[in-house]
Amino acid sequence: MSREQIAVARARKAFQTGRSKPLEHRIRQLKNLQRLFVERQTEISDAIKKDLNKSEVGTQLYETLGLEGEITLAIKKLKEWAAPRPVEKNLLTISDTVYIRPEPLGVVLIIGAWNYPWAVTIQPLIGAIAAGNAAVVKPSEVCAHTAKVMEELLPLYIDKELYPVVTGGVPETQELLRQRFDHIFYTGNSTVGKLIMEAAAKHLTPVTLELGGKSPCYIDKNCDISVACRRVAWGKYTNCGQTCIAPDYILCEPSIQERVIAEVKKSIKDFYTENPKSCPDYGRIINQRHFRRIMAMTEDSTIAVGGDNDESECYIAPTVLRDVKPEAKVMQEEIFGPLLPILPIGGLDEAINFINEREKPLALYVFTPSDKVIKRMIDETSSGGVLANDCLVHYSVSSLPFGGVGNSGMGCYHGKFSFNQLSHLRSCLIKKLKMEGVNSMRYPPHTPKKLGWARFFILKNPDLGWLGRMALLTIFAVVAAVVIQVSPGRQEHFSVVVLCSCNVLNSQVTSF
Ligand SMILES: NC(=O)c1ccc[n+]([C@@H]2O[C@H](COP(=O)([O-])OP(=O)(O)OC[C@H]3O[C@@H](n4cnc5c(N)ncnc54)[C@H](O)[C@@H]3O)[C@@H](O)[C@H]2O)c1
Ligand SMILES: CCCCCCCC=O
Repeated sequence: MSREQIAVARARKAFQTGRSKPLEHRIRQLKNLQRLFVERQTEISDAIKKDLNKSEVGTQLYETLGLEGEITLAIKKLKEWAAPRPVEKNLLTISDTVYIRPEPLGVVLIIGAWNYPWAVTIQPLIGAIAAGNAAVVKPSEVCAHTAKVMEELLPLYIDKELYPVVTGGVPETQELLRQRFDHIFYTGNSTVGKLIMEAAAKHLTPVTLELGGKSPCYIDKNCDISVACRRVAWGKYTNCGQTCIAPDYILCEPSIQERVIAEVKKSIKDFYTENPKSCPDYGRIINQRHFRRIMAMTEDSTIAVGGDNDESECYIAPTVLRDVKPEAKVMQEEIFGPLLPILPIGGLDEAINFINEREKPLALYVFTPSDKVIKRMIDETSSGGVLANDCLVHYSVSSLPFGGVGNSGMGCYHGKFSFNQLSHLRSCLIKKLKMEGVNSMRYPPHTPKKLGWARFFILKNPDLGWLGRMALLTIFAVVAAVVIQVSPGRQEHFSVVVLCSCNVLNSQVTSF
């Protein structure tokens, strides 16, 4: 058996013991994971410094703080999330117990990406643990130092059979993908996303695909350009542009292009000094392959700001490109680097058309003081998330589902959405063996009269107030009395009337 097969088989066996399911177990594991981030911050930061030149503060701010927040939330809310969820009933099921029961899926495969290697690998793991699953964790090999630290540290804190770490590159991931999982949670580029989905299809395994793409940013000429550019510069140059939701390019009217360039330039200097290369808050491109890929994108565009680079250090300065054409190299794929192209366009209508002619983005940004412009941008486009007058911060809101749409991904997570995404929401209906007369309307022989009753029970769902319910109840009581007098022995009719009465009394969302 391969190392990958062994890890999956062990995780499956551990899951089958049932020990991942009790809430006390889940909470204990989450608390242990939280302890890891308190006790091992130095090892985590040192490794990320080597991989991406992130500072220790930057690592906490953009990676582990969010994870600690998600763990705290999951611990606090787990009982509520995992509890059976009563649902509204129709007239036919009014006397039944009807609810949704969140259940673990089984063994989840988590494949992480390298750009925020802890955030995008451990955040799904938090959801997997909270939902009561086992999970095989595959960190990105591209962040070699971090993958090693994750492989060393996780088994010291959480159940190593239920949540094993498997390191390795493409062959190891492919070997993992040949195994049977109950869910695959992948973060990375869309090309590999398609391979993941193909492999998952062989076992009919559901997938969450957290992908990327080009996230547009429209700047309205009437907005405070200085503030807008400061926020865009932060969103773009954080982690050297290697952020899935970084504003990929700017769309703005030609009349404000020069001001946008000047203001972004000013923010670059404010954030990273005159010499970003020696600034501890400015990162590096992950490797030389990506360095060359990004630099090649500048070839047919005009550099307005930055452009300095050093391949030996994987350094590319924060860069702005002016008067970029839609056909330019930089516009053909997600940049995932510190280049900020500006595309002059004729205004909001053109911006909306430009966005809609392309793949649905992971994030969409609009900077404007006008509620009308914001509303139009939201109404007339589609994207995983949309932000007005800021960048990136939606990622930190646990009550918002984070994920893409179309080419930018499928499924979503964060907070309760992670729990739901990695749970099976099982439909439960518990009926008593009484009231059989009511069921006669669905049993053969089928008659138009029975159909009439069925139509009433299924289609009528009156939303009455308390007074309305009492009034209707009185009517049903009178009808019941008449029915019993006129046709004694017609149990079918009587049951229908009784059921109607029950429904009238309970016609609100029913309790569990
Ligand atoms: N939506 C999100 O939350 C999110 C977060 C981070 C990154 N991203 C996106 O991820 C992309 C960057 O990541 P990446 O793809 O360069 O990361 P990557 O190269 O680390 O690949 C991601 C994972 O896929 C595996 N992999 C790579 N090639 C494979 C193959 N042929 N078969 C099977 N597995 C394979 C890797 O081992 C790795 O674990 C960007 O597009 C970015 O926007 C999205
Ligand atoms: C506010 C920080 C955003 C971090 C986004 C990380 C996930 C995508 O690359």
